Amino acid sequence: MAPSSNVFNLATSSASQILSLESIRSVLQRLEDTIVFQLIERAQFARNAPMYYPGAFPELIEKEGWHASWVEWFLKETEGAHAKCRRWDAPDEYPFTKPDLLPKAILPPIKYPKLLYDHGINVNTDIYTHYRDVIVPTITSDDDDGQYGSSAVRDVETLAALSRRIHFGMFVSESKFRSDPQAFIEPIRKEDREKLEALITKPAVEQALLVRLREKARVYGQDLDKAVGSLATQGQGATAGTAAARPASSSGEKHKIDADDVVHIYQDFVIPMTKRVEVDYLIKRLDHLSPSQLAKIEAGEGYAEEA
Ligand SMILES: O=C(O)C(=O)C[C@]1(C(=O)O)C=C[C@@H](O)C=C1
Repeated sequence: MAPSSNVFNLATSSASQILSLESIRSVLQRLEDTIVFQLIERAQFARNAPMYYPGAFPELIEKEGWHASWVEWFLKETEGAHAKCRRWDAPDEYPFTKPDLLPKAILPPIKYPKLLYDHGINVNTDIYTHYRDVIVPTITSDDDDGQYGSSAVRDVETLAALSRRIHFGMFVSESKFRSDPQAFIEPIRKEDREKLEALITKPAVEQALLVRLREKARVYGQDLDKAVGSLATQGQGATAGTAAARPASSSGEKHKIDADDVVHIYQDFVIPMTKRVEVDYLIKRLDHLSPSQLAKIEAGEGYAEEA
């Protein structure tokens, strides 16, 4: 049977469908799967620290004139191909590469419904730094296995999934603003970020997410060869840092990734960054209302789209 149609289609759904908190949260939930799988993919390789040092690959300087790191070069190459397919025109996609280094789209632009104001928010520099300095060292062995191509492919995919997830915070805050705009007016006028953060924080949603995430990391990270005894790993010569060499958990099961690590990545970084993006977006929200929209909100009549 064909899967049911995806309500969250940015090009074909209406703004109200897209901005329903329920459909946004279902996308965030699906992105949990993507992120867990990508982290597992990256964790099978060693840290490969030189990939992140500017100038560590003389070939890149000689052949490509590229002085930044291997991973940043690979991001530029990948994101360049995706730019030609107009990926970065979509309101939920943000490149890590500076726009002036990316080519133009080949196809004419898609007309997206007006969902967000022109915000200019892009926190990918912070995502990249945290990924390189905290996430990669957490999920990999402190080794170098020379797998610079395979590791960079996983880095680019994991970074893109993290970025999409975190920038989705803007859809969340637009949705929350539209459903109760009056509550946001005063803290926005006072630029009270703490109050705004308190308004958008939903502890029960976060708790449920972390429980679900732990279970996903545990289940997706299972080594199912265990079911057929040790036959599958016999004679394969697992090296330090590979999934097969990851220490067994207290239950004796081997895992491709530690579920606690995945939970920490969300708890300490993904959720706080999403909230930062939500607040960054809200803080300028009133500047993008017309006088009549503002007057209606102040009169308790709610948010209305301009014709
Ligand atoms: O679902 C929401 O309401 C969100 O704002 C997203 C999110 C998250 O990052 O998952 C962030 C803040 C809330 O406390 C709950 C969850």
